Amino acid sequence: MPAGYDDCLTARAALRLAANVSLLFADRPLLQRVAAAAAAGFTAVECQFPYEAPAAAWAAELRRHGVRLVLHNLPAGDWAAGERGIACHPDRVAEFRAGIARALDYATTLAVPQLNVIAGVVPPGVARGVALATLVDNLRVAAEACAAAGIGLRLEPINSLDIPGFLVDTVDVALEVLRRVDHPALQLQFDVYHVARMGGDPVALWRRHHAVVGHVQWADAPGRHEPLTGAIDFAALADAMCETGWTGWIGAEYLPADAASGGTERGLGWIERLGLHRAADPGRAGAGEGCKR
Ligand SMILES: O=C(O)C(=O)[C@@H](O)CO
Ligand SMILES: [Mg+2]
Repeated sequence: MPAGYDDCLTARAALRLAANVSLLFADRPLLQRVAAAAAAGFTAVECQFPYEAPAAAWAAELRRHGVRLVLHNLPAGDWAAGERGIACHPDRVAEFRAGIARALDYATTLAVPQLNVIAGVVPPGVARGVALATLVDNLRVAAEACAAAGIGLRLEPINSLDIPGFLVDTVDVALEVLRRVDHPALQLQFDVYHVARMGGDPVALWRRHHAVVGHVQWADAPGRHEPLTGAIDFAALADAMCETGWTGWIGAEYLPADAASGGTERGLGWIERLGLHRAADPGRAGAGEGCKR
């Protein structure tokens, strides 16, 4: 007998969510967002850049609230000044490589299982091929250092509508880089929002490439708000993830539609509407079960 709607919900319940505390709960200082995520029911968080607080302060806060930090980025240049990654910048190689050590210091202290690299915008006057070669060399070094620490490395395509000139703006470009680096520690960060903004079909691309995905993030498109506020079919995507046996993390990385105080909490209803859970509990039944609608 084919599985029905209830079976889909059972399978989806095994998907593991992490709250991205760079975008969620953003009406309070960064470290206090761990408590806010825990109060909202999350047991895992991710953070774009944890570096404004010492790793020891993060460790204390995570321990206090029983929360895991499951991903953060390598340093990516001067974000506040508008930089969006330096990994493809030929004149910033020393800075990128110093950032590997800094990120690994946080990740090892905080038992973070994976780090993400922001490739960057092709700098003016630099040929695209040179930027790509720089990125590949930097990723080889980063992947080797991460592997030695037992940590995974991720490369995230980011749409070039929001960040014009971003080098790795599609899954295809990211896959080309992965092939050239050819290191088992390096996998794709599949951010559903960026995929959709570049015109990709998230469900089709997931089915084609899930085997090389190490981390998922999502927001709806085009507004980058909560799932179920835009055009992406999150139910179909969640079911595709279940069918393909996805057991990794899904970072809820979106701009709450109601950004005013309490906006994050008020907007979390999509989790239950999709049959997901805020607390990550790998013991829940259903992981990897087939689900045909
Ligand atoms: O923008 C995203 O998407 C991210 O995941 C960030 O970490 C980088 O901007
Ligand atoms: Mg992302």
